[in-house]
Amino acid sequence: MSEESKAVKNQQGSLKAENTADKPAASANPKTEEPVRKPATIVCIGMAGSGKTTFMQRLNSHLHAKKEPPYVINLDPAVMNVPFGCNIDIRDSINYKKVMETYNLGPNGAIVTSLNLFATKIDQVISLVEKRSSSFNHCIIDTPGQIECFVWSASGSIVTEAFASEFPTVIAYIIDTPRTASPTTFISNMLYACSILYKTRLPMILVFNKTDVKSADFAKEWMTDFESFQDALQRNVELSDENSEGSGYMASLVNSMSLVLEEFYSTLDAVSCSAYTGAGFDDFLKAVDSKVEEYNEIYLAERKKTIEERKEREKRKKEKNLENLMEDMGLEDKKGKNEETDIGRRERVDVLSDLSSSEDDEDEIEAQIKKDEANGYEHGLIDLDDVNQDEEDEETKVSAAKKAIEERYKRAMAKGENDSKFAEDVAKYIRQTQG
Ligand SMILES: Nc1nc2c(ncn2[C@@H]2O[C@H](COP(=O)(O)OP(=O)(O)OP(=O)(O)O)[C@@H](O)[C@H]2O)c(=O)[nH]1
Repeated sequence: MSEESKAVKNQQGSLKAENTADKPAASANPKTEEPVRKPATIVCIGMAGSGKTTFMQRLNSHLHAKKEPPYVINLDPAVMNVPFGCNIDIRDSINYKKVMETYNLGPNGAIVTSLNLFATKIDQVISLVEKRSSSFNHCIIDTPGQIECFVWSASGSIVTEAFASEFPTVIAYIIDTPRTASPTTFISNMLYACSILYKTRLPMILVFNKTDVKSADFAKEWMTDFESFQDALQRNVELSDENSEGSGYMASLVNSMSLVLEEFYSTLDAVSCSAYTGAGFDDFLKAVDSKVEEYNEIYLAERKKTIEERKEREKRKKEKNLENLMEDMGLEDKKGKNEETDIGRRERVDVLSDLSSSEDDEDEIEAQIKKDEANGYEHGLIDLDDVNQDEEDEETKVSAAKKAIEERYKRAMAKGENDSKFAEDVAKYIRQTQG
């Protein structure tokens, strides 16, 4: 870990100590049975250059000024300079340049791989945050500028899922307001935000940043008044020539999209702020509080349901695996096996009766037997009664063996469930989502 980062840690440690002294602890008081207050996690996501890092820096200093220092995490492995003190920095654990060299990757591949490597340790990250959770109200997380590296990678989902299952988690989608002023870029941005909302299934706040350059009033109006958006689109069409973005096909697409997105806007909070001037940050914190409530009321219940369903699915899958294992080991139901053998036997009998129908063939077989015996091979007749007796004995042995294996398998699953489940889930998830 760099000296700078150590110094920041010490500084933040003392700040936290101060903070803890004059603030009530967040954990539940067993006597009063107050609910446990958990710090809100804010994950900052946004297109490259939208101002995530500057926003994080401003939010950090804003919260420090309010004497509520946050817990800060940087998940951008490729960033050269982080202009704020971090409690956890992915760069302390993973050297992005080394990942590029070692795995012969390009910049984006290396970001995804670094995040994947980091995601394997997410349980440690969560336990570190949990340990300190009584001393802060907000945990803020910066993500890589290449939005898809985080949002659409397995590790991005693992990280957000891990936080969301422990803390009320909110997505802050940072938008570069001046670059969203045209109806088409506005709709593209909204569609991206929509896809993130459906991917993460977490409450989202739209943060119109850089309002010192351009006010976000136009965007808020477009989100609430469909006609004003249509007017803007119409103006855009009139100003544009045939081949531009405002031409026929694009205009009608954008129009339909805006209708589709109406429902989506209603689920969002939109705030305007400037990471430069610090304007709008109190509004942002209010929006976070309201989203935390929403998380507790709606998302938490849904998450619990999803977790229960997933557990049930896993249980069924395990039972199925157990059955498959038994089959693979030749310990499947005797009934099924007999049916299969019967089918096999019938077919063989048919073939034999075909053979025996011809006298020439019988002669040929006899000649073959004699020849084989002369060469030292022994032909024996199979007594079917013996076979049946053998099968019955085998059946008893098989059912005893099956029971023993089933027991052992269940015991092993129950034992291994707790210690290896997380690593197993992470590995499985990465394998599944990355094909
Ligand atoms: N005028 C103005 N500029 C801003 C504001 N916030 C950020 N910027 C500028 O926008 C540019 C990008 O800011 P960053 O914070 O690096 O953006 P980012 O989203 O973290 O960038 P990546 O992580 O590289 O994708 C920088 O030049 C910032 O100075 C703001 O509120 N107002």
